[in-house]
Amino acid sequence: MTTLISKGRARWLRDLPSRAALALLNERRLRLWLGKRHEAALQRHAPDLPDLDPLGNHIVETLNSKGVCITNLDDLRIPGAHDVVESAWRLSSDFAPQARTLAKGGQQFIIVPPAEIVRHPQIFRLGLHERLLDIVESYLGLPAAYDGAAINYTVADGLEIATRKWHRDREDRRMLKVAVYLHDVDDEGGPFECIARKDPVRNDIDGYHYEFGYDAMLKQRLGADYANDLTSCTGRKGTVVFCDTARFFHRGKPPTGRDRAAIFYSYFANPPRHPFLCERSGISRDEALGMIEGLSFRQRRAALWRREVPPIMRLIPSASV
Ligand SMILES: O=C(O)CCC(=O)C(=O)O
Ligand SMILES: [Fe+2]
Repeated sequence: MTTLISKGRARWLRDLPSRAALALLNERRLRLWLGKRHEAALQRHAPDLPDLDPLGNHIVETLNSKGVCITNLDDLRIPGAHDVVESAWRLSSDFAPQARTLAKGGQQFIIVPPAEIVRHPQIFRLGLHERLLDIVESYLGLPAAYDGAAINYTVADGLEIATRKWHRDREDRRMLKVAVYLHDVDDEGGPFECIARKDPVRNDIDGYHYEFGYDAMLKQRLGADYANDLTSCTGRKGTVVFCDTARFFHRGKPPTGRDRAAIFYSYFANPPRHPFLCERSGISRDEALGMIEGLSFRQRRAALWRREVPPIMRLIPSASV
């Protein structure tokens, strides 16, 4: 009990600078100015956006209209992607007993140790494939920043905790998570879910404040019939879900039937509005640097996005996950 309280206190203290920074960036004049600067950056970059093929266009259009688009690795035709799924699947299977012990011990958010991804850099590098960067850049309207990969492991205990509660991610105004399923995921297997309704608050006019979404709050904010726009992303192994997790409420449905393992790739604009709420994968900056050798300038720039964060913002330590 005492350990829990002191852990909570340590976390509260650690997150103090990032909470203060978010409050400052939400200050009315500053947030309106930042909003205008962002609009100008979008306009400046518009002529340089990449050309997409028909599937890329379909993904970006669906994201714009619904916030979520489900596709698969075969259609995306990314070389080496199936091998990545196989190695990530093996890692998550080996990790399963430990994940169940952690869940029993009360840990709410469980990922395969990031060191395993560092040992299998092809998992990380897949997220930097030019085809994905094209889609991300077209959707965001700005060069993409890549926040790495995490293999989320969700134990089938049915609990509504952590990312299994409805929420919006805090990194930026818009962002993309790309989930790749490592096995078939059915309705009892914790599918990723998203509500395709625009949240009327949290923007450059009203500011950015974050909280979990409960039924009454979602009804009030999104409309009493919000459940009609709920997409539950069940799918086979190799299913790929693109979702703007910053603009749309989403969650992993609490699994009851079987555990769920999926890779989550994470992207936002370079630089993002809230750099101190990024770096969620547990992979260190040095480790990321070690995994991008030989990649193109654009891919390296996406992975090394922190270099484009204004120096003063770089001083703010990242909030705990
Ligand atoms: O595990 C899930 O399905 C949800 C994960 C999530 O909310 C996120 O990565 O932002
Ligand atoms: Fe999320």
